Amino acid sequence: MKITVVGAGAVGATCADNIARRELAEELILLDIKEGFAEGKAIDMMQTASYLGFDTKIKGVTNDYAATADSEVVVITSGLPRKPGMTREELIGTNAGIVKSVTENILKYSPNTIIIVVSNPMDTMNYLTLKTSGLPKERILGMGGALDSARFKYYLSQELGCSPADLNAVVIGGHGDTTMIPLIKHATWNSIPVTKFLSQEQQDKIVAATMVGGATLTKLIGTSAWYAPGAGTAAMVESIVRDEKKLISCGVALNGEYGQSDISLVVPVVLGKNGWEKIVNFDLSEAEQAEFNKSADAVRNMNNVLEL
Ligand SMILES: NC(=O)C1=CN([C@@H]2O[C@H](COP(=O)(O)OP(=O)(O)OC[C@H]3O[C@@H](n4cnc5c(N)ncnc54)[C@H](O)[C@@H]3O)[C@@H](O)[C@H]2O)C=CC1
Ligand SMILES: O=C([O-])CC(=O)C(=O)O
Repeated sequence: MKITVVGAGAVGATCADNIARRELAEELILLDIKEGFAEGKAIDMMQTASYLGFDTKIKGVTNDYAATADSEVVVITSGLPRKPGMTREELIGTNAGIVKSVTENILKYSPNTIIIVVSNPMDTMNYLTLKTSGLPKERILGMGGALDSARFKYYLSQELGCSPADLNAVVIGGHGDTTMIPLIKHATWNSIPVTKFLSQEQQDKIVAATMVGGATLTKLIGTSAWYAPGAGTAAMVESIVRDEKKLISCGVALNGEYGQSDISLVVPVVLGKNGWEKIVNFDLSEAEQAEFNKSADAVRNMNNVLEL
């Protein structure tokens, strides 16, 4: 198994670290445009192998796409992160060009790969990849729901005083401060609806905190988060390469599902060796479907900015 991570910055390096620790690949290529940067990070990670006991061979390269040839999965994290006070959408001007050129270069050497897009604004960057790569839609996934669902579980666990591992909680919609939809009415604590234990005020607080989870961390850190984004992306990679069939919220092309078409939005999908294998329908309430449609309108407005 060969995996490539493009972008050796905060998220890309953390994702690579998670992939190596779990030995999801024999060969892991880390690629960055900044001279020597990916090489340095790869050597640093390889020097943890004797302590962590992994066998994955990590190699860093500067813009050398030939080294990525025949990758089965490629994660794209290249691009600018936001600064405090910015929205993810404001990154579109720079990141669209980066994601498009990276995708073209990757496909020259791995024409049948599975691509996971992390760069923001993720919903629109994933749509761009869907429109320009020519890959089957099942082989293109956006990472956002995996992270937002983990944040949702974190905030629920804080309020309930429970382990996040005992929670089932899902975020759908867009990966934006105002477009994500934490489905609190569907969330359970070991099969019991969480709403049974939480006042309306607590529920509203958890949903609001989840939606601005990324902005909160950006304000605290000065740039956006990387530990949970790296771990969430690696969980998607793991379900694909081990064919685990995990149900994870991902950005995928909708073709009538959830009432939307010609758009990438976050919905629960089964992840296996062929990419996303099935979209699972949630039977949304009327109010939830209205929120989903509103998120779709906002994401579509961003998509319209792209020069396709
Ligand atoms: N979808 C999600 O849930 C999340 C998305 N993000 C997004 O991921 C992206 C990366 O974030 P960070 O790692 O924190 O940023 P970073 O600045 O630490 O790393 C980005 C890396 O991309 C590299 N790069 C830029 N242009 C490139 C190109 N053409 N080819 C190869 N490499 C290139 C840069 O040299 C840099 O090392 C941002 O757009 C951020 O908004 C971050 C967290 C979560
Ligand atoms: O907040 C950001 O800009 C980065 C991101 O997508 C997240 O951490 O959710």
